[in-house]
Amino acid sequence: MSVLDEIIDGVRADLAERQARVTLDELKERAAKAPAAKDGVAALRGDGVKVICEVKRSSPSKGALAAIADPAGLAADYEAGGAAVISVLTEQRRFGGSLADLETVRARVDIPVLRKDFIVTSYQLWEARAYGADLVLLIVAALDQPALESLIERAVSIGLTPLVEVHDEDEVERAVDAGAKIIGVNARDLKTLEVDRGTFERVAPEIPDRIVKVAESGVRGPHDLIAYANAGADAVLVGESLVTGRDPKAAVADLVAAGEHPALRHGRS
Ligand SMILES: O=P(O)(O)OC[C@@H](O)[C@@H](O)c1c[nH]c2ccccc12
Repeated sequence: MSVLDEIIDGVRADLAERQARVTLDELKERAAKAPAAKDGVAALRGDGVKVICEVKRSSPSKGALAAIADPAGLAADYEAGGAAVISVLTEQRRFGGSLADLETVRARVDIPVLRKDFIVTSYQLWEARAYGADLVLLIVAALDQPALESLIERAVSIGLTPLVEVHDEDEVERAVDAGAKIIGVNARDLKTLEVDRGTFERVAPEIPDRIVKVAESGVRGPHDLIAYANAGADAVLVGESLVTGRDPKAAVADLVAAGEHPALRHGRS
């Protein structure tokens, strides 16, 4: 069994427990009262390389990264540093996240918020919207094609923008066929947890120009952002280096400044 399969088993068990407590109708009522969803595609387009900053306490590969007693305060620092989007891990067992983290972050920042989890049913999309998310991660490797297509369609109908995650060329084709408008290339293989920073450069040429391209994982600082940008990234998604650093706001500002440098070959504006 791969790491991804193990994570999803845990996600399904936790999900069953929440579904027994909160009905879909209750979630839908809560979603109806949530502030209108912000446009995730617009937030990631435009001049310069956009920076998506992640609230992440731990990971299956590294274990505990940071306690993050105040996730909303961290998100506010990210926003003040110039982040375009905040990513909030809500998976509990391996990443130490929760829907409460999503809710508190949403209440603090004005920029779009991404629910980062292992989404396998539309119930989780309703949860995302009910707790204030604007974008949701959908991982191609975790879904068969009919499930991927229906979750993208459902997410859009709820007002959510899907960020569709791939790791190789075949998954790009599946994401494009399913109607993705934003594709994230994860440098980390979720089946083995290994990071290969060359993944984006290899896979990105298969992504059509009209689709927003996000390079995920392994960004240690401006140098890695510049490499991803030169390979065609419109945005980067950064977690570990921000939560383990001393000054997240300054670290984000450095990334944003690097991404705005005029010498950067940046595909789209
Ligand atoms: O901490 P890093 O190496 O900066 O990576 C962030 C993000 O890309 C990573 O957390 C991630 C990418 N895809 C995921 C899917 C599920 C959980 C986590 C992830």
